[in-house]
Amino acid sequence: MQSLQDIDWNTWQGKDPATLTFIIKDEQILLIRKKRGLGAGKINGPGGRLEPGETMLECAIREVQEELCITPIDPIFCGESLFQFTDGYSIHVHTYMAHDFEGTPAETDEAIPLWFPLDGIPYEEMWADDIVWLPEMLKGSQFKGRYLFDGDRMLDHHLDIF
Ligand SMILES: Nc1[nH]c(=O)nc2c1ncn2[C@H]1C[C@H](O)[C@@H](COP(=O)(O)OP(=O)(O)OP(=O)(O)O)O1
Repeated sequence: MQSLQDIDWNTWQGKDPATLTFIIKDEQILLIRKKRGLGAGKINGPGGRLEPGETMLECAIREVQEELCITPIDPIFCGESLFQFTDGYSIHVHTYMAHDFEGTPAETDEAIPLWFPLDGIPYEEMWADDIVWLPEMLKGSQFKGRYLFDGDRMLDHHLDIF
């Protein structure tokens, strides 16, 4: 498996459905330093895997509550990212954006909250795909991306924007 063409995307299903949620307020974006799980040590949005019986939106809200002790208000769906790893793992991430929240962001066992200016997003400390799609999301585009990873090295990618 070396490129996206080695994968049958018509039948592809991610092993884990998951969410990512970005809160954007006053020209700043709320990110986390992830303390454990997939991507530990990296900076990312808060998020995680879908639990049985919940909708994607419920997952998006719950993960922000669990990781940062705040509740995002009216998250809207922005796009999806399909990640295939060469070891066979795969994850289908549904991304949301909110412009407000209730509570005060706090560090938890899972994450440290970090605010960045929108023109100072630390892509070098994030997953390699983020610089592909996050700028499109910030411009207001909906997106669907496909990515092939070997560990945390991105081997191939393709992004459609709408
Ligand atoms: N290439 C990638 N780019 C990206 O931006 N986010 C990614 C990514 N690969 C995975 N993620 C994110 C999506 C999702 O929010 C998170 C999934 O991993 P997690 O370990 O955080 O899941 P959980 O919070 O359910 O963890 P556990 O409780 O340990 O199962 O990682």
